[in-house]
Order: sequence, then C-alpha cells, then structure tokens
Amino acid sequence: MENEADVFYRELPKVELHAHLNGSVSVTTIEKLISRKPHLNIEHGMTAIGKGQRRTLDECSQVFKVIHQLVDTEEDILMVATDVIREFAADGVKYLELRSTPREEKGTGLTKKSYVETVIKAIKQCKSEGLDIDVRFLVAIDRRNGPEVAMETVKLAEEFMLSSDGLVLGLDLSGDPMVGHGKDLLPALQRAKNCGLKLSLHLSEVPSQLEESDLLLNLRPDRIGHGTFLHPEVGGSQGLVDKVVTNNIPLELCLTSNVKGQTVPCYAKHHFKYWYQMGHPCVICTDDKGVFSTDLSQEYQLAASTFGLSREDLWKLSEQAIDCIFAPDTVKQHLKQKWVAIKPQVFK
Ligand SMILES: CNc1ncnc2c1ncn2[C@@H]1O[C@H](COP(=O)(O)O)[C@@H](O)[C@H]1O
Ligand SMILES: [Zn+2]
Repeated sequence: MENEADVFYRELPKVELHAHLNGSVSVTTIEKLISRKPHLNIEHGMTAIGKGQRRTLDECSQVFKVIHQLVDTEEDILMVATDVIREFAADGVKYLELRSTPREEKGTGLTKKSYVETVIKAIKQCKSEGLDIDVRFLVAIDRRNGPEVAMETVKLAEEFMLSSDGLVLGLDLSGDPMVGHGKDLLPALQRAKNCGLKLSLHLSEVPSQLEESDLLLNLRPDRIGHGTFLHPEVGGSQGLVDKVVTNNIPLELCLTSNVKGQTVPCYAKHHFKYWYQMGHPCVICTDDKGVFSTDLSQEYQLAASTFGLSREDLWKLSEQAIDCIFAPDTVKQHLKQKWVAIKPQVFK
C-alpha cells in the first residue's frame, strides 16, 4: 500500500531531463530480455545495483556492457523504450527527454539509423496510446568512441532533428568520464551547436577535470550533467562556477546515481546543496533508474528528506524544471498550464 507521502511524490507532476535509455530498464523488462536470450546466462545481479549497494563508476560501465548484450535488436529497443516511457508516465513524469547512444550490431542488422528510428517509433507508439507524457530524444555521444564517431553521431542527430517533427532536440555527451579527453570532441560538439542541436554535456563527473570542464563550458552548453566537481569545495574552481552562473546553465542532478557510483560520499554531501542554496537552476533527475534501482519520485523524496525541502519547495523545483527543457516555448507554456491545473489535486 502506498502511504500518503508516496502518493504526493508520485502525483507531483515531474520533468525528467537526464535519463539514459539502457540505464533506465526496469527489472521487469530485464526479465523479458533475459527470457528472450537465455543463452547469455545473464542474472539480475549483473544489471542493477540494489539498496545499500555501491559500485565504482568503472563497475557501472561493466553493467552497461551486460545490458547492451541483452538489447541488440530493433525489437528489443522498441520494447525497452516503450516500457521505459510507460514507467516514467506511471511515476508522474509529464515531460521526458530520453537519451541514448545509437549502436550498430552486425549480427542482428541493427544500424545507428535504425536504432534512432526505433526509439522514435516507440515515442510515437506511446503517444498513440494516449499516455500523458511528452517524450523527446537526445542522441548521445559515447566519449570512449573518439572524435570520428562523435562527428558521425552529430551528423545523424542533425538529420533526425530536421526530419523528426521536433522529437530529436539535441545531443548528449556521456560515457566513461575517465576515458578520452573532451578537447578531441570539440569540433563535433561545436558543429552540433552551430546547426541548432541543444547540448547537454556530462561535465566534471569525476575530480581533476578542470581543464576539460573549462573547454567544454566555453562551448556554452545548454545544460550540464552532474557537474559534481565544479565548485571549489571539492577541488573545482570559482572560475568554473562563475562560467556556469554567468551563462545560467542548468544542472541535471542525480542523487542516487552519484552516491551509488561513489563520486559523492553520502546524500548529505551531494552538490545539490551548493547549487540550490545559490538559487541556481537545478533539475532533479534519475540518470539510470534501472541500474540504480530508483525512480524520479524517490529522487524528489530523497532531496526533500536530505535537505529539508517543503512540499511547496518541491513544487517549485519541479515547476522550474520546465524552464530547462529543450522543447520550444509553446511546449513550456503548455506544461506550465498543466502544472496549474494539477496543483489542487496534489495539495488536496
Ligand atoms: C553513471 N554515470 C554515467 N556517466 C557517464 N555516462 C553514463 C552514465 N550512466 C550512463 N551513461 C551512458 O549511457 C549509456 C547507457 O545508455 P544508452 O546505451 O546510451 O541508452 C552508457 O553506456 C554510458 O555511455
Ligand atoms: Zn548520465
């Protein structure tokens, strides 16, 4: 039975802006995938990090490899994407920007293009089912794959931005932060920016990346993923903070992901506190709800209990996230009206 607090968090209308498709796959969907591919001998423990467990970021990368083995056909991607969208909708998410790295799989005929087409198909399918959630897509660059692949990915994203009726809005830079250097990716990212793709960049997810973070910030990304080590208290610098503040670049903050991935020692020391107290735009997100065994309601609940936020504070937080979405102003207006209409029900 859901208690009154759980109901509040689920009914609170929410915006999810940082969700990696293959990291968001639930236990139920993993079960379906495992039964499709029993020969892989994959067990649940290999695809999710449970309550109280922690992994290094490097170990998290191994988890993604396992999930990628399970998701390697168009059929898999369609199922995974529709399941993930339905789960976010059931959790009270009204606007979702999903991100995913297009992959090709020689064995199954999957191409990067058909990968993106399949995600778009899933989004359209969910829309036709009448789900109360607006879903958009960001094409992801995995930094491990280097500058040539990054440039190819930008071209692919550009093509879809022009042909997907506003469903593909931008680009994400992610992947193991310890691999490669952002400076090699600048030409691809700059091209993306120039052609009108919105940019959300994983930045300072691990310590000692001041130079890289500075270079990436000079591109003026539209949003920052994590930004865990930007501020001086954790080895970042005031110069980096100033760049983020001056350009008013929103941060996508993922509490459980950072604690379970061990880049933040505990919830109370999460950098949400630093940026929120400053009044900087912060958006609470899940990152990988499947891998980290969480959902967006739980992340709002954690932020409230850790930092003493009232229900009115949480309402503001979710409402202000609307200003940070990549979809155009008309969509923002529409969402704001929806929030107004839903409020009496949530605060009944
Ligand atoms: C935990 N912190 C993180 N840091 C950096 N990149 C991450 C990540 N979590 C996920 N990804 C990125 O998302 C991919 C899985 O989803 P997709 O196959 O693209 O849908 C991972 O392989 C990695 O590139
Ligand atoms: Zn991420």
